Order: sequence, then C-alpha cells, then structure tokens
Amino acid sequence: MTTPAPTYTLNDGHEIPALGLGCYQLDGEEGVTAMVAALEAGYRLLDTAVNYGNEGDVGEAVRRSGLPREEVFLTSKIPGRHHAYDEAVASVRGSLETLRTDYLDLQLIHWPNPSVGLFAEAWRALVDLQAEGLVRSIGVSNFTPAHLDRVVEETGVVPAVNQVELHPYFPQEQMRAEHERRGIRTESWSPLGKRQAPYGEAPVADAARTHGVTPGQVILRWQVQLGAVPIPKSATPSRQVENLDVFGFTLTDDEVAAISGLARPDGRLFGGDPEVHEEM
Ligand SMILES: NC(=O)C1=CN([C@@H]2O[C@H](COP(=O)(O)OP(=O)(O)OC[C@H]3O[C@@H](n4cnc5c(N)ncnc54)[C@H](OP(=O)(O)O)[C@@H]3O)[C@@H](O)[C@H]2O)C=CC1
Ligand SMILES: O=C(O)C(=O)[C@@H](O)[C@H](O)C(=O)CO
Repeated sequence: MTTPAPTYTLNDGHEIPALGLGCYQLDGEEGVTAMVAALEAGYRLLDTAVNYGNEGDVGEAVRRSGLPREEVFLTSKIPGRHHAYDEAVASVRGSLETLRTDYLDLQLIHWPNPSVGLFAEAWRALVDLQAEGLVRSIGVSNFTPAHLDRVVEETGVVPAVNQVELHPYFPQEQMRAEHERRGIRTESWSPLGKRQAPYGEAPVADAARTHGVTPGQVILRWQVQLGAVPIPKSATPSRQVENLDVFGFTLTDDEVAAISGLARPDGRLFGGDPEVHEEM
C-alpha cells in the first residue's frame, strides 16, 4: 500500500486528504472493483455526486474495502435541479441513504446554475444540515467570486472548499488567489486534464525526467504544490498507485512556474464556464 496522502485542515477545523479519487464514470461491478483497489492502494477520499449515479457503488466500495467508515472521506454534490431549500435537504438525505452512511465528510453544490438563481437557498440548506451533523464540511463547486460573495452574504458562512476545473492548461491563478484570501481550500477537477493531458509538454516531460517520475505524477505534484486538492480519476490500479505516490519528491519553484506557464486563454476542457454552463 502507498502511504495515504497527508491532510489539510479546512476553515471549519475538519481534515481533508491532500489528494483523492475522482469517481465519475466508476460504476457497476467494475467501478466498485476499481474503487476498492484505490482504497486498498491507500486512497482515503472518494469524490462522487448525485449526477454520477454511482453513490450506491461508492458506498459498496467503502464497505467492501473493510475500512472503518471514519477512515474514508466521502464527498457528494447536490445537482442543479435540487437547489430549492427543501429539495436540497431531501437531496442530501437521499445521498446518505444511497451511500448507506450516516454522514458525508464534504457536501458540495455541484454547479451554481445562475440562471435558476437558487444556489443561495441550497447553501442555506447545507448550513442547516451541517448544524444537524449530517454533513461535516460544506462547500461549493464551479463557483465564481460573485457566487461566493452571494452565499456568504446570505448566511455569513464561508464554504470550506470550492472544487473547480484546474489543470496545466487552466491553472486558475485568479480563483486560487480568491480562495487564499477567503480561507477556502481549492479542489481540482480533471486535475490531469483528462484525455487532453499535457504529458508531452516540455515543462512536464522535463520535470518527469529530472525527478525520475511519470508526467502524470509531475502534474499531480504541481497541483499539490499549488495547495490544491487534486482528485484524479483512474480505473487502472497501476495508475491509481502512481497518482497517489506524489509526496516523495518536490518540484522547484521554476518547474512549478513553467508548468503554470502552459495556461491558455481557452484552456477549459469543454467550455465549462460557470457563468454560462449549467448542469441540472
Ligand atoms: N465538480 C465538477 O463539476 C466536476 C468534477 N469532476 C471530478 O473530477 C474527477 C476527475 O476528473 P476527470 O474528468 O475524470 O479527469 P482526470 O484529469 O482525472 O483524468 C482522468 C483520465 O485520465 C486517465 N488517467 C488517470 N491517471 C493517469 C495516468 N497516471 N496516466 C495516464 N492517464 C491517466 C484516466 O484513465 P483510466 O481511468 O483508464 O486510468 C482517465 O481517462 C472526476 O472523476 C470527478 O470526480 C470532474 C468534472 C467536473
Ligand atoms: O463530472 C462532473 O462532475 C461534471 O459536472 C460532468 O458532468 C462534467 O461537467 C462533464 O463531464 C461534462 O461533459
């Protein structure tokens, strides 16, 4: 087993592993097998969502791993169609039922869906669910600074985490600075850049050679050194092990800067600008 990732303390005092497993598209028996392999390899954070349709499989993987529930950090996300207060409460209760667990470690609002205009209601629901103890930490995903302002104005509660698209072609310099200023932990979705991963780009390939690691490990180590929590998805046990094994080497400041320099103005993977991209 690889040593589990170290942890960060969130703004509410709870701990979050510094790296986790993205579980989108890990479903059915194959998905459960892949998630069990990850837990056996040392992963302690699983990232799911109502819209992934696999919360039942995630819960099954945790049980099948034999790990005590409290050793695994479970994240889920409220979908856009559940933003009204009562719907949001029911959505989280539904996630708990499907996962067959008493609490979530981190509950996020998946997308702000600004044209619907109800994300602040969903946030109020999360604040109340946290007080009830059904969710330990509460956060958001794909929120802009204006969306963050709105939920804080509504409740006075600052999200613990904002999960955003972040990879070398889209390093989110501005959002990371916003998070730093507000005490919000950045979590990175599609941290490798999915299938458009820049493994062959010189700053990545050169650092891989220098440190005797793979390009994927360089990108994930870059994520860690930015202070972000990457959640790479892999169904492949050897890649799962590789992706978790990024805490034994350090990139130089120049290497980090060179990878961040791969940023492109149009670097988003599929145009997921949360001002306009909405998911129900
Ligand atoms: N909040 C949000 O709106 C969003 C959240 N997410 C979350 O982020 C997670 C990760 O994002 P995802 O879009 O899957 O993208 P990733 O950047 O994690 O890339 C996953 C892809 O890379 C492959 N891969 C993984 N490790 C390696 C490696 N070391 N070398 C080469 N290829 C590798 C995987 O293949 P294989 O499985 O075959 O190994 C898979 O095809 C999701 O699972 C989900 O939890 C994602 C999108 C949006
Ligand atoms: O994976 C997620 O969390 C998503 O929000 C996805 O639906 C993502 O937006 C996507 O893959 C769209 O093609």
